[in-house]
Amino acid sequence: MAQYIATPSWLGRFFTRIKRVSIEQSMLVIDFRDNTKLQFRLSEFSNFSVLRNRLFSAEINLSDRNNTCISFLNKGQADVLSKTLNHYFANSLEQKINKAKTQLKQYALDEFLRDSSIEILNKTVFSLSKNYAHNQILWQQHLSPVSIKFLSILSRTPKVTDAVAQLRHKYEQKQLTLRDNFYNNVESNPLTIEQRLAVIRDNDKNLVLAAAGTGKTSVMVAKSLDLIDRDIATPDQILVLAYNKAAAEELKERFIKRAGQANLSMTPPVILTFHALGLTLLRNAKKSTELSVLASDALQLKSWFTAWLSEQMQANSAFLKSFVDLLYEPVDIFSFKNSAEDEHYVRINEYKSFAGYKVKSYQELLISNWLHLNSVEHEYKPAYKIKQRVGTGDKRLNKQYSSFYLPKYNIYLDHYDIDRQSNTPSGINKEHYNEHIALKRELYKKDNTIFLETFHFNWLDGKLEQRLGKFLKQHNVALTPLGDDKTFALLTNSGQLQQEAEKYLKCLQAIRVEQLTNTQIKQRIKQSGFKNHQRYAAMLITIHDAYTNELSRQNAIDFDDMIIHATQVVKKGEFSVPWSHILVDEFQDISGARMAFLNTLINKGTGIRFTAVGDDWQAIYRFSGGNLALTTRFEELVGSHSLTVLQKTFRYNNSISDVAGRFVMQNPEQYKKYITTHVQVSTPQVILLDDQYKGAKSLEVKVQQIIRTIQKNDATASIAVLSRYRFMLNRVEEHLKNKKQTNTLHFWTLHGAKGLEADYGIIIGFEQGKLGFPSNNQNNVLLESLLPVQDSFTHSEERRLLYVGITRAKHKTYLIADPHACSVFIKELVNDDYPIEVASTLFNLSSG
Ligand SMILES: Nc1ncnc2c1ncn2[C@@H]1O[C@H](COP(=O)(O)OP(=O)(O)OP(=O)(O)O)[C@@H](O)[C@H]1O
Repeated sequence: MAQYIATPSWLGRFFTRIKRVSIEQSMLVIDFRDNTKLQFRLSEFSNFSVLRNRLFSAEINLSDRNNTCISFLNKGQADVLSKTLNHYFANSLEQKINKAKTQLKQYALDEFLRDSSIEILNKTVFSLSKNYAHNQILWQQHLSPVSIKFLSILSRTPKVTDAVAQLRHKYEQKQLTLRDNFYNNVESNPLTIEQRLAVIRDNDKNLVLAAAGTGKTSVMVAKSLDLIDRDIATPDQILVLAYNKAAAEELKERFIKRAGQANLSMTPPVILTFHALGLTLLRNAKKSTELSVLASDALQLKSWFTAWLSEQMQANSAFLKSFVDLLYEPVDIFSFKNSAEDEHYVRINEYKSFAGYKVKSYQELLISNWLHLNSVEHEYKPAYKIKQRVGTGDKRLNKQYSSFYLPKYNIYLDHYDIDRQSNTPSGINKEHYNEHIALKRELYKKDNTIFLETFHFNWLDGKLEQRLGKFLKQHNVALTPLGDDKTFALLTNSGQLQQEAEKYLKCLQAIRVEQLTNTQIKQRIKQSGFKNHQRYAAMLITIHDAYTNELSRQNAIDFDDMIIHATQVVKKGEFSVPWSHILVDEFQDISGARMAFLNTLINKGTGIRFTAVGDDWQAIYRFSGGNLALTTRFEELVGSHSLTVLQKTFRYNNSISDVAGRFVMQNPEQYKKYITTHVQVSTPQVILLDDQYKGAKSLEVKVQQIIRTIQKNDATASIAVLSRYRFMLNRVEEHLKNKKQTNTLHFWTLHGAKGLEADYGIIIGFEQGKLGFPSNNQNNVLLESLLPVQDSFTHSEERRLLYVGITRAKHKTYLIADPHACSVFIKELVNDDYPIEVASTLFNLSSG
């Protein structure tokens, strides 16, 4: 039934088609004289209507989308109609404001405002305040003072991002006050403000970025206890993921202890490693959880793989050929940008050919091996036996070496690093090199010596071996292929089979841990720029298939499967995710597969809040899939989040912090952090010593001396000896075996020291070279292409490793290095005036 009818004024009869305007139920209806009508739902109005009185009539301006204006209405009727409309609108607005208040309380005052709630508040709260800001006077006329107060407070912060920040800040301040007592007592020491904020912030995604010793573990424990104590989550709704078993145990122990001390009787949350979580899910879904011996025993894996390789090589000629062809990664010396790269290449590559020669380049290796595989006896770099030298007096001719010499045939082979235009790579002087070529040619010709020249571009064209074959056949050199059996025996006896097996196993591990598909394997290897990348990819795919077939045959899984299969279980909905909160420790070392697992859990769960705790300065596990980019590019790769940085460290003093922090921040890719320390000292506590004793190198004695010095001042202090490689620690440990000791001694590799601490640290092993620190034992390009992408800063991961090492000690860190051959890290510390104590004049002498 129509109510509140307004009709046109007498004037309106001439100027409007409207017959009448009325409110019917929750609609405003305009009837026209031609029997058509317009209808508006009252709830659609976003503002009050405005009545305007004209001379003989009135008009009502509506706030629909088109700002419809109804003119020429009877004044009295229009007044009643407009008031009624506004009464309706005021009522609905008051309802909306009440809903906004409830939602604001629910999503921003009673809990930390989450990114996913902003969308909800945008519709109900922030849009209202925006609307109010545009129509303040009108709204103030019609709405209750309480609502107006609410809206005016809201509208003071017009930008949503500012409003969100303010609401979050308000919530944090409130909790800091309310929970002060709890935060004072939940850990053995009161939590710092940063730690409290890391506990309070409960966004959908949270990143807690810390430095060593800033209390990451304290935060994980306190956060879980806080959630439980505030009834935000029950213990079984909180999942805490630790990096390894030991860390999970430590977390559990700390949780129980802390809960006890804070007088909270509660069971711990679910604290697991990623693998244990995977296993739990697989068991739950009744999937196979039998762990293969290939996963639990590295020796078994190696022996299975070597046996498989041997079988393939013996049964399949093509496979054997491929294996041989791929023994060494192709290197194009023309791709080096400078002579340093060239020198580096020469230094790190030791090419030993089948014939037992240590050859200088990859292409020489190819030639020597080809000769050997064709049973051609050859010498490497023989001095050229010059027939006509006597009497020439030309001294330049004294030192001529050829690449190879075939004694049986008196033939010389020379391989030259030049392109078609006689250009040389960046490390070789073009003029000298070409002069040298010309000279040799002249000499050979004078002597009527048979010689063959091969060039870099022959290799580039894939015609090196063809050229050799053609020439040698022309000169009746017998080419007798060695045969598969002998080739296989050669590989086995030379140890190359074992060596390659290790290389391929590392690649297999990289493929498994990153869950690479065949296409990804091909793509990644292609990016390595290898000439024969397809063949490497094919080899690795064959190996990967063989490995997974073997696991299936055993009806067993490996550690990577625990993650991969569990991800599938969650994806398929075979597990219903019970957690409201997931906390992950050591996030800087998380792999792509683990992140995919987490994302699946988050997506399949309801409203899960995820907290990652990590330190980008301590990312040291790239070789087992650790993908630091997930931390440094968290926003882009993981999602929008709340960031809390823990910058106060409790373990060590400002001296250790200054040295370690400056050292790690040399890499511009690392986050900048401004670390403060609980303990302040005024003298350097990082001390550099040489490894000399009575004029000779004697590392073990030096360590012993330091231990004795520490012991004199602090007889019960714990001391950690740290090294890049275990074998050096073993030597020191052996040396100290029967010496009297009051201190607790630890022997940790730098990788193994993650998360550990001691009163004093002694770092050894700052050598140069393959087993040095930084290690020059770089991954081969093949493995490198399969591992997660890393930043381009030189030695970036090794640099972080030293950061981890220096920050293990509470009081002092000693660095022992060979002053005559010290590593670039020590040179940097000395030459760049780091605030360390250089307790040996030998470094000052040799540092230049
Ligand atoms: N608020 C605090 N006040 C005093 N001591 C604290 C505080 N928070 C943590 N600690 C102490 O600092 C030390 C380091 O804490 P924790 O082991 O949690 O650090 P971490 O960040 O995990 O270190 P790392 O990264 O080196 O493994 C511990 O002995 C811990 O008890």
